[in-house]
Amino acid sequence: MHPDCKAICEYILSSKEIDTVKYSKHMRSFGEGACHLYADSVHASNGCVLFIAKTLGEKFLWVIEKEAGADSSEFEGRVMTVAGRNVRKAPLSHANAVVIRRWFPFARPTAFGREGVSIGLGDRLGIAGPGHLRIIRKTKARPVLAQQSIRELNLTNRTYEDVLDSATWAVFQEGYHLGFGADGDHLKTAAEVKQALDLEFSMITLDCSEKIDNRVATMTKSQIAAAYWALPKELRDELEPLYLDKGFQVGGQELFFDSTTLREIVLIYSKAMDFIRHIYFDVVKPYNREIDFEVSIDETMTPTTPEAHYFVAAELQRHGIVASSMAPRFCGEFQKAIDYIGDIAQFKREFILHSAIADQFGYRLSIHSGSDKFSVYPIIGEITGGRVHVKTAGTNWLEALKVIASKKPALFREIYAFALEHFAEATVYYHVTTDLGKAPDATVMPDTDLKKVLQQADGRQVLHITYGLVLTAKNPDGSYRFRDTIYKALDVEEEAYADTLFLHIQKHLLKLGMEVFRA
Ligand SMILES: O=C(O)[C@@H](O)[C@@H](O)[C@H](O)C(=O)CO
Repeated sequence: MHPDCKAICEYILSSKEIDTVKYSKHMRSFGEGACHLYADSVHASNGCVLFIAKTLGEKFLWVIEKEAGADSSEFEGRVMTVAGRNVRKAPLSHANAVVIRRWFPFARPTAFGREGVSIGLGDRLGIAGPGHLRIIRKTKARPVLAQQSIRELNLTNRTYEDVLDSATWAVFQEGYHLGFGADGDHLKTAAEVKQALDLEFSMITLDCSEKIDNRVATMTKSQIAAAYWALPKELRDELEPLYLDKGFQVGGQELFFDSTTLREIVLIYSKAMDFIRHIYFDVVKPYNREIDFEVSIDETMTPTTPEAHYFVAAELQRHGIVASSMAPRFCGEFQKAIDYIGDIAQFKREFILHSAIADQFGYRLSIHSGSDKFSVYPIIGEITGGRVHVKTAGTNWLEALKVIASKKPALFREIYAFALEHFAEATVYYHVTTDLGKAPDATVMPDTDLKKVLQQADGRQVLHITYGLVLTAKNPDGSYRFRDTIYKALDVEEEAYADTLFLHIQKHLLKLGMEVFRA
């Protein structure tokens, strides 16, 4: 064992009240500085003391069998002896994360329900957790740390096991005991939903986009009428007495369903409603535990009208489906990595109505592609009164690149050149209106200006949506072209990365109107 690690173990063994051991810094170095203890990671369970330390550049979980009869053999890893005690040096592996979740309930995902502010912090690299938690714990927001869509998993070659394990290690390292969520984001099939729930994910975001029939937008009135009459008679007979020529009061306004409105909505959403019912009753309910069920109708070609939102909400309620949140598509554009595009006054007018519908039916609105939408955050915070879920993802990838731009400029230049070259391939997955002609030319910039690429909308989007191509690019010999170097650089700069995330997510929360506590 490295003498510095021995020094940490001896120090931990000599501390009487480990729960009160507090340091001003997140990492504390020992001996010659080859070993660093994550100060908030010290925990006790089953007669053992556990903590995370970085030894010669690599993080391990250390498990000291402190009390008589203590047994750490559930963990995989090599056993050594310090001061007559068994000490296990355990890798941060999936098997060990499973044991941590068994020993420590706070390391398991938890559902957040229909109240309060929660924030999705989709972490494409799996190393943003500590920075996210350091700001989250200073607010009343609850973090959905493990949040990835199947699209993101496929683009980064990651698994849900890995996504959840990263969150587990982050809460353990940071000593965050207030609960985190795990969101199987944008799931489109029963098999995907089961995959996430089998791993004890606490939230399902059911993406109904493939069941929403947008053809109506391009049909004539008579085509719409013909398509409507072709629907099963039982369906029409069921819905018409409920909605046809009826008005519903929401937020001081009336939503009226004349025949045109009802026909269009039924044609657009009836398959989606069947799909939601199937997934909820046949897949989600049988797990018989608290699960946040989010209905996502946002990835469509046209904004969700208030009438359509009301119809979906009323149908969910009629069928006994309890959604914790719903993501309509709002007017304007929520493109990745940049601020809101659109008429802010119109957004506010319509958002008031969407929010009133959500309030009336008891769920929270969910704001997708919520990263960096600073101009509408104050409206979202004010109108929802702090009952909202906001999803961010990928903005932490850009913060990672910001760190790389300042610490490893040559690497940043290579990544940016690659991203520009492969940008078109990435637009298959994401809708953006990037103008490559406006993206900054890094070749003429001094190193000290490279961060400006990340301050310009087109440059941000180029780097944002190409994350999968960058992270999976290979050299001719089969090794990763950037992936390992990116992880290495961010590992060395982990405190700088945590600091930049702290500030960036703090900005999001402040714009939402949240209080950030000082202590
Ligand atoms: O990129 C993805 O696939 C996801 O992160 C998003 O679509 C996600 O639902 C989101 O909106 C996060 O901002």
